[in-house]
Amino acid sequence: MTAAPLPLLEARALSFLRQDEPVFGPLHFQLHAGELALVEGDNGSGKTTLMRVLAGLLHIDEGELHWRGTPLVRDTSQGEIVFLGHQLGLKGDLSPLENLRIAAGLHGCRNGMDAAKALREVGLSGYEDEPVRQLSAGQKKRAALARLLLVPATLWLLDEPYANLDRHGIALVNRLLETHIGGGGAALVTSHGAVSFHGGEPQRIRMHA
Ligand SMILES: Nc1ncnc2c1ncn2[C@@H]1O[C@H](COP(=O)(O)OP(=O)(O)OP(=O)(O)O)[C@@H](O)[C@H]1O
Repeated sequence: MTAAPLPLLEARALSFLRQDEPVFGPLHFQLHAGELALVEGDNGSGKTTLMRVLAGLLHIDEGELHWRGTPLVRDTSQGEIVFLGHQLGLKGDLSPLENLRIAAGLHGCRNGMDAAKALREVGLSGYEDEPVRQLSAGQKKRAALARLLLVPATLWLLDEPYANLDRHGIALVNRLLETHIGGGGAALVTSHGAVSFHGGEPQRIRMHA
C-alpha cells in the first residue's frame, strides 16, 4: 500500500477571532501539489483574513495550520508561499523591472525566467521602466502577476486576482493558474466573479458552513 501524499497545506479546525468574536472557522481543508482551491463566501465572511493568516501576516487564534506536515511558520515557508492581495506589494516610485529585480533578489527566479521576460508575458512590454505609480490599475495588477511568474513559489494565495483586469487580463490569470497547477504548484483563489479554470474541478473552501 502506498502512503497518501503529504498535503502542502493543511488546516485543522482553523479559526480567527477579533475581540473574541469569530471572523471565520472552524475550517478544515487540505491542499496538495497540483490543486486549486476556490475560497467562497459573502462580503465580510473572512476570505481576505484567511489569506492573510495563510500568508503568515496574522497569527492563528485557534486550530492548526501545517505546511508540508509541520506547523506553518512564516520563516520556514518563506519564498514558498506568495500572496497577491488588494495591496499589490509594488513600490510606486520604482519601475516594474526594478520591483521584479528586488523580488528576484529576495526569492530567486524560476528556471528560464527573468524579470524582463515575465513582464513581456503579462503584456507590459514598453512599460518596464515607467514608475509603477504612473501605471493604470490593470497594468499594476499585471506587474504583480509578473512576480508570480518570476519567483519560484509553490503556493499562490490570490485574493481577487481578476479585479481591474480586462478580458485579456482575466484570460492571462487563468493561463498562469493552469500552467502553475499543471506544473505541480497549488493555489488558493478568492473571486466574486466566475473563475474559468480548465485544469480540472477545483476544491471549494466555504467560509460559511
Ligand atoms: N483590520 C481590521 N480590523 C478590524 N476588523 C477587520 C479588519 N479587516 C477586516 N475586518 C473585519 O473582518 C471581517 C472579514 O473581513 P474580510 O476582509 O476578511 O472579508 P472578505 O470575505 O474578504 O470580504 P470581501 O468579499 O468584502 O472582500 C469583516 O467583518 C471586516 O469588517
